[in-house]
Amino acid sequence: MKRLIRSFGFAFKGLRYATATQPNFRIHLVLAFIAVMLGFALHIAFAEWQWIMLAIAFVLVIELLNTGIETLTDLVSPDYNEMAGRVKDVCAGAVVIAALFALVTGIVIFLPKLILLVRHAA
Ligand SMILES: Nc1ncnc2c1ncn2[C@@H]1O[C@H](COP(=O)(O)OP(=O)(O)OP(=O)(O)O)[C@@H](O)[C@H]1O
Repeated sequence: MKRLIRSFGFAFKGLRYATATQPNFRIHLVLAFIAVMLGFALHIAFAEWQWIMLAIAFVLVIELLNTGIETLTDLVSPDYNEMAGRVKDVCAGAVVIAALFALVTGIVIFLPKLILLVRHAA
């Protein structure tokens, strides 16, 4: 039990590090909060919540892995190195794919409801 609590402590240390040092991670957290608030406000269905939660977790996990690999790359190759650059570029590509997935998921779920809302208000 003590070991489990210790492991959670290390994990939270990692989350704190990512939040404190990575502006992109903070932006994703804010967008995730907005998506959850929109979900409540627009009364989305259970299956839609599952997609939103999947998209949020996917983006945050990829961003955390990107931060970890970036840190490891800086440790292994602090000087300019073409391969180090490639590693970071590929990881940045993964973040873009995850963010696009989340964007499309958000549009598919929220946009029709927002359009209906605007039409009703007009
Ligand atoms: N050691 C290196 N050798 C060669 N190119 C590098 C190196 N470090 C960074 N680069 C290049 O600079 C880009 C930006 O790297 P950097 O470490 O600044 O990431 P970042 O822009 O801060 O990423 P993030 O916004 O996710 O934190 C990389 O994608 C890569 O093309």
